[in-house]
Amino acid sequence: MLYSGSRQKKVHDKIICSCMAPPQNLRNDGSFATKFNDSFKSGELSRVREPDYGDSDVLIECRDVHKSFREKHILRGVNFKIRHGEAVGIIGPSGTGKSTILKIIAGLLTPDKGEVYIRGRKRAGLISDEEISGLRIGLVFQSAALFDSLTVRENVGFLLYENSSMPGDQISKLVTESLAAVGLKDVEERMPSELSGGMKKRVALARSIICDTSKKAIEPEVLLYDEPTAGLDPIASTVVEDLIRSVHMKGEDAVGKPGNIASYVVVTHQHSTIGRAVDRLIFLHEGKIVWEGMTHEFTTSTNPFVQQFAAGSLDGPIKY
Ligand SMILES: Nc1ncnc2c1ncn2[C@@H]1O[C@H](COP(=O)(O)OP(=O)(O)OP(=O)(O)O)[C@@H](O)[C@H]1O
Repeated sequence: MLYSGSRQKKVHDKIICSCMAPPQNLRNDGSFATKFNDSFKSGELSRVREPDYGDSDVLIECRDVHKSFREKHILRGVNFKIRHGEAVGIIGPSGTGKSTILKIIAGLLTPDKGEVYIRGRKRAGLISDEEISGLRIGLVFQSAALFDSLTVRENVGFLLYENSSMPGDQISKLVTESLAAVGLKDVEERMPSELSGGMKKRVALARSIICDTSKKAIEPEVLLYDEPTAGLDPIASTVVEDLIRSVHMKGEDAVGKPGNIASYVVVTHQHSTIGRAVDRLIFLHEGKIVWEGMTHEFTTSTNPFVQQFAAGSLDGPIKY
């Protein structure tokens, strides 16, 4: 999704700046994984899949989310929770509503029916309609969505230049640090058109992890990645997958600074990204969740949707 001119800036500003509520720590044992039953059938999930402990670590919840575009009913009652510390993948065939659900979570689209809760507070509408404090939500677009007319430095530091009271040289330093965290150096003065696809994705990642260090408390963030490795060669994909992990892992970024990425959600078609970058999977088909499970269950699942998808087979319940 691309925006142009001031609209582009305004929307980007809203996305990255969104949503805040105090962070909750992981459980004492450091785990967050809910046990999932591999034999769910479509429509049964919300009935059988209640965690056996509290929901105090739930950062985002989608409850019975529906969305249509004209006569096309895309999302048909999507229910899931993203907990603090989780690395979640959303997979499924093309056109099934994966990007749409990310945009709804980010507040770029409103559901026609159902609710999105951010730290337990119901989102009333689009991001611009409200201020929720305690959680930032960043969306890293499939296309990287850099501003073509701005340098890499201006792109990465965009929010801080626009919104913070930090002096320019301090922002510049943070930009350089953010770029270093994604393995880029000496690219600050380049224009996006001078970067490869993989570099653009890394710049977009740097832009999503930069934060205003002049604030007393740095809020945690949930990052939403829309196909972060699409179009990349296998090695560049591995670099991006590991970066996604590293900015989140143990609350530290790739250069060892305290990180603030509490959880992330990745929409992907790439097997390598499924295997390397996420721990839990949500399978969306025709606007409904038809399977959830841990990543290691993906290849052994007997769910026909998963089996067909994993094998890339033409035979099965998914029709093209
Ligand atoms: N703003 C919009 N207006 C009209 N139709 C839309 C809009 N956004 C998405 N759609 C339609 O909704 C459907 C789901 O789109 P979405 O991008 O969410 O799918 P997806 O699962 O992410 O697909 P892919 O894996 O191919 O990226 C598609 O048929 C798409 O054409």
